Amino acid sequence: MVTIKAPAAYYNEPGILERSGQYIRSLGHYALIIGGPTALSIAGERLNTSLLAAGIRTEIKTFAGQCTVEEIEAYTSIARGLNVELIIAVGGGKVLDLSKAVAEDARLPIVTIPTIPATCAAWSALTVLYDPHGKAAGYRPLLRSPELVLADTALLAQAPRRYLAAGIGDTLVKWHEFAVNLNGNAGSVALRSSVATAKLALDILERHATDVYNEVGQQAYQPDAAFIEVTDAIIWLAGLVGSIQDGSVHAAIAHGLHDSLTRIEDTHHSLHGEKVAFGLFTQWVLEGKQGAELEKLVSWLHELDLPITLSQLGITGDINQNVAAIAEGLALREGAAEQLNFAVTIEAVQKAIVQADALGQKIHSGLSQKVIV
Ligand SMILES: NC(=O)c1ccc[n+]([C@@H]2O[C@H](COP(=O)([O-])OP(=O)(O)OC[C@H]3O[C@@H](n4cnc5c(N)ncnc54)[C@H](O)[C@@H]3O)[C@@H](O)[C@H]2O)c1
Ligand SMILES: [Zn+2]
Repeated sequence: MVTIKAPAAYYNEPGILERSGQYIRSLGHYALIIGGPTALSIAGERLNTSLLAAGIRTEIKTFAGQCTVEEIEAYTSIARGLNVELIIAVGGGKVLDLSKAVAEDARLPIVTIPTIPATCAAWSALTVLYDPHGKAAGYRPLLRSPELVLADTALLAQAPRRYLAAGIGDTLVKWHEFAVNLNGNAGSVALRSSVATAKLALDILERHATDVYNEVGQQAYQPDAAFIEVTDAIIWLAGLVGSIQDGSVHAAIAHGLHDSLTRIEDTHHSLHGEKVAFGLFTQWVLEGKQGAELEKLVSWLHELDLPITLSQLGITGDINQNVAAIAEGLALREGAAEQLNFAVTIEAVQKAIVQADALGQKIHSGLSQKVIV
C-alpha cells in the first residue's frame, strides 16, 4: 500500500492573491479565514476583496498561539458554529498546520495561502502538534493535503529573508534525512521516490538558493524564475517528499533533534527550519562527515545565516547540561535506527553536538578558511 498526498491544485504565481476568489469559488461561498495577525495585515484586504468579488462571504479569525490539540478544538467549534463551507488559512506554518486539522475535524475543504516560504506546511497532509509552551508534542497525520495551495510569489518575496533561509534549511535537509535510510540497499519504491524528489529539490537549492537569498534582501526585489524554483522546492517538492508513504519507518534525525530542541526554552525564538539546520549539521557529524566535505556543507548553512552553533540557536546556559538534554530527547521511530549505517546512541549524539558546535564556532568566527560552495 502506498499513499501519495497532494493538493488538487498548486499555484505559484506573483499576484495570485488578487485573483484568489476565482480559484476558491468552486469550493464554497462562505469561508472562515484563519490567519496570523501579521499575515492578515499584509494579505487580508487583498484576499477579502477578491473573495467578495467572487461572491464568497467571509468570517475572519486571527490565530497567534501554539498549534495545540485544544486550539484545534476551539477553532473547529468556531468553524462548526458559523456553519462555513470552507476554511482559508493565511500565514506561516503554525497557522496552516492548525487550520488543516480544523478543516479535517470540521469536514471542510481547505485552501492554504502561505505568506512566508519557511516550510512545506501549505502542502503537507500533516499537522505538527505542540504543547501550550511551544514544546513539540507529536505529529498528526491528516487524511489529505489541502484542496488548493495558492503561493503568491510576490507576497513571499517581500517577507523578511530570514524565513526564506529557514525554508531552504527545512528543504535541503530532506535529501540528507531520507537518503541515509537507503544505506546501500535498493529501498522500497516509496522511499526511492522520496529520495529522488528530495534530490531534485536539493539540486534546485544548490543552484539558486544562495543567490536568491542574497537578492531577496535588496530593495524593490521582484521574484524571478530562480525565486519561483526555490519556493517550488520549499513548498511543493519538500511537501511531496514527506507525502509519499508505504508504512515503512525511516529515521529523521535532524527533525528528531529539532523536536528535542523545542523542549529547551532558550531556542524558542529560533524558527523550525533553523533548528532543523543545526540538527542536520549534527547528523552530518554522526554520519562521519569531516574535513573539507563537512566544512563546505556547513559553510553553506552559514552563508544562509542559518545557526551553526548552540549560541546562535539561543542556548547560552550550561552547555553540558543542554547537550545532554538534547541528546536524551532525540526519539527516533521504532526500528528506524536499524536502517542506518552509523550509531545514534545518546553518547554518539552528545559527542556529535559538541563537535558540531566547536566547528560551527570556528566557522562563525572566521577562524576556519571559507570554503566556496
Ligand atoms: N506540516 C508540516 O509539514 C510542517 C513542516 C514544517 C514545519 N511545520 C510547522 O510549522 C511551524 C513553523 O512554521 P514557520 O517557520 O512558518 O513559523 P510560524 O508559523 O511561527 O511563523 C513565523 C512568523 O512569521 C510571521 N509572518 C507570517 N507572514 C509574514 C509576512 N508576510 N511578513 C512578515 N512576517 C510574517 C508570523 O507573524 C510569525 O510570527 C512549526 O509549528 C512547525 O512544526 C509543519
Ligand atoms: Zn521540517
